[in-house]
Parts: sequence; C-alpha cells; structure tokens
Amino acid sequence: MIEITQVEKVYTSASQSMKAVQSMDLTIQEGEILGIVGESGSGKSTLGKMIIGLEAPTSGTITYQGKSLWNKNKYFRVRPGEIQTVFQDPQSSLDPRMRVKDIILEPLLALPRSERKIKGQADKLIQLIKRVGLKEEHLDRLPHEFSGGQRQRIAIARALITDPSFIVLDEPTSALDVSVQAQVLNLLKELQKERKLTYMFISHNMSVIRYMCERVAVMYKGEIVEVGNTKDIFETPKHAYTQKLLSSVLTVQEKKMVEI
Ligand SMILES: Nc1ncnc2c1ncn2[C@@H]1O[C@H](COP(=O)(O)OP(=O)(O)OP(=O)(O)O)[C@@H](O)[C@H]1O
Repeated sequence: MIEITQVEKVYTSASQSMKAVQSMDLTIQEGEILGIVGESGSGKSTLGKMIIGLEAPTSGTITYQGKSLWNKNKYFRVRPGEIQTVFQDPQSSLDPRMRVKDIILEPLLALPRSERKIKGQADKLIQLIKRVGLKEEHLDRLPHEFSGGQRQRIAIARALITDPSFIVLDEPTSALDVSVQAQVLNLLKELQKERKLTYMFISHNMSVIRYMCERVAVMYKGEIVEVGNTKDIFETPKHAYTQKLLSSVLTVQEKKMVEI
C-alpha cells in the first residue's frame, strides 16, 4: 500500500542541519498494523509527517497505491481524507473553542464540495460518535468537558469521518492512564478490523506495540535497524539496539500493562 524508498529527511536551520530520517526503505502492506518503535528522537514522527503531508522528504520516494505522494515539495493527495492521523495529545490537538460536532466534521472541509456528502451527514456523525463510545448529546459540548480518553475518542471519530483507508497513529495512547489506554487500544483494534483499515502505529512503548501490531520496524537514529513479525522481533531480536530496547523497557512496562 505504501512504499518508502531511500527516503531521507534533513532539517536545516541557520546554524546546523540534522538527518532525522536516513536510508529508509519500508513497505506498509494493506490491512496490516505496522508498528514503528524507537526511542525519543529516532525519527518516528518525522516518518509519519512525511506520509500525511506535513514534512517533505529531502530525497527518496514515498508511493501510496503506486502513486507518488511527493513531487519535490508538493504533496499529492490520492483522495482527500484517504490518509488520516491521530496524534498523541488529545488536549492540544482539539481546538478548545470548537464544539465536538464541528471538530469531527472539520476534515470534511478539506474535501472538494462535491464529496462532502452533506446529505446524511448528521446521521453519520451520530453513528460515529456512538461507535467511538460517546453519546449523541456530547456532540454539542466543548473539549474541556471530556476526560483524556474521551478526547482521544473524539480525535478518532474525526479521523474516521472522511472514510480513510490508512491512518497514522502517533503515540495515540501515551498521554492516557493505563486502564484508559487499554480501552482506546481495543477500540482502535476493533475499528481496524471492521473498516479494513491499515495503521502505522508509532510508539516507544514495546508492550503496546506487541499488543497492537502484526509487524514492527525498529528505528534508531533515523534508520530502520530491524523489521519483522512482532513475534520474531520480541522472541529473537537480531539487532543489538532492539535487544537493548526490549531488555530495558519490557520488564517495567509489562507490569504496567497487565490489564491489557
Ligand atoms: N521541525 C524540526 N526542525 C528541526 N529538527 C527537528 C524538527 N522535527 C524534528 N526534529 C529533530 O529530528 C529528530 C527526529 O525527531 P522525531 O520527532 O521524528 O523523533 P521521534 O522518534 O518521533 O521522537 P519522539 O518520540 O520524542 O516524538 C530529533 O532529533 C528532532 O529534534
């Protein structure tokens, strides 16, 4: 579905330049949940941003269903709303002045007028808010009236309103309490199956990755050092960095994640 070939991203400022992503080759298969794991600063979010159109690759190609997403610095949408995203922090990613219904409907404004499907929109909105575990009356409320988990459910509904096929989930539950985290992860899993979605799931939490993903790519200093089936990566990690990640993170976090 997505083919990343020799992608590099260099951030340049007046004083310096830094390679956030380098020599990246990666395939994301239709219908899978691919995990991207790595410590802070390893380039995970930069990769996600290049796929959703927020950062242009410095070199290399990214194709979606065979079509190039970038031509120099210009991003081409395959179909507006086809690729969506859910970010980590539901506090800052939802406009505090907007009512929930307007937040969820907002991505439709990016679609051409003919595709906004005004007819039936209200029904779709009600269906969606209920599907993510909230109530119809919540549609008229403001974000501050909700808990972190509920706000992330709103962000998920917003991502789904355009009927995407592919969603970049960038640390979608990292800001949540562990029990709430499990509920949101389960919701994401159910939605992926029901709607035959493909996810790129970014996390630094190995337990969450193991619970969610069929395959995992391990990033270190902007490069993918290892990619494979989750089971293989966890049972027989080949790269020294993956081994280190597993030994340092799992023992503490697995205890925390028992509820999952
Ligand atoms: N807009 C930017 N300008 C300059 N440098 C940036 C920019 N965005 C990211 N970087 C740098 O690129 C590197 C990779 O950052 P990135 O956010 O992709 O990593 P990450 O693995 O997602 O980390 P985290 O888990 O902390 O979000 C970091 O060194 C970061 O400081």
